[in-house]
Amino acid sequence: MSAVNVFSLVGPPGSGKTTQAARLAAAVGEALGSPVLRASVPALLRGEPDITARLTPHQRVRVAEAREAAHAYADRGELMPTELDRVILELVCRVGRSEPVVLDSVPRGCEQARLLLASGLAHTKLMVLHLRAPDDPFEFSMRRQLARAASRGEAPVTAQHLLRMTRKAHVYAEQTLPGLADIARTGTRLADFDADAPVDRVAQEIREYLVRRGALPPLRAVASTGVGAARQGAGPCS
Ligand SMILES: Nc1ncnc2c1ncn2[C@@H]1O[C@H](COP(=O)(O)OP(=O)(O)O)[C@@H](O)[C@H]1O
Repeated sequence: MSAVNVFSLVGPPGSGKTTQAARLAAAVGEALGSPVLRASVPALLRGEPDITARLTPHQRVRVAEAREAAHAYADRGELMPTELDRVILELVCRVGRSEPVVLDSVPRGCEQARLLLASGLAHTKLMVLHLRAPDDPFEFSMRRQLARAASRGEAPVTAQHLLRMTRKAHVYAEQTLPGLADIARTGTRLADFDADAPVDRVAQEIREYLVRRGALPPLRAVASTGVGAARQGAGPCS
């Protein structure tokens, strides 16, 4: 399979990546009549069976070696070790030859963007779908993360939790956006979607975009709404 079949959702923490990844995996699976692998660094770390089953023995060892440090980074809301992104990208390069893949939060920073571009996926098989904050990405991310904590019964949040949310929101502004700017400059397919639109609308706009770009077959009886394609301002990776 040489057409686009790797879809990566990126955006600020709380922007709806996990929500949309589930929708997109279902839509892609239905449209292409194929099971879809959902992959992310946290899922790799959790040892999700779908992912673990596809790892080589050597990749399992590398994940195990990175696990302790990764948990400490995640607790602080910092980017996890790049080694885990390497494993994910190796996996996707191999699996993506035959199966559709939905990636969650790849790339999250400049180093990850460089790895992604070096992987060879970018010009052939990949589409990056960016859930863009409508206004200030930091404020938007904090609002959404706090709402998510409340919906999980975690309110009031602890100081440590609040610090983690804050760091994650900073990582997006300071590392993810510059990484995306680097990716956009290479001509990789990258589109922005309004993360503040209702969940169904975001899902529909993503699907319509993928149909327009030929990554999915035409939908039946779906109203055309267009895609917000404005790029969020971001400087390059330094
Ligand atoms: N379009 C949306 N509008 C309003 N709330 C949303 C939307 N998408 C997701 N959410 C909610 O925002 C929170 C974060 O969503 P999630 O998918 O976990 O984000 P991410 O994976 O980007 O961190 C969840 O409580 C989710 O239900």
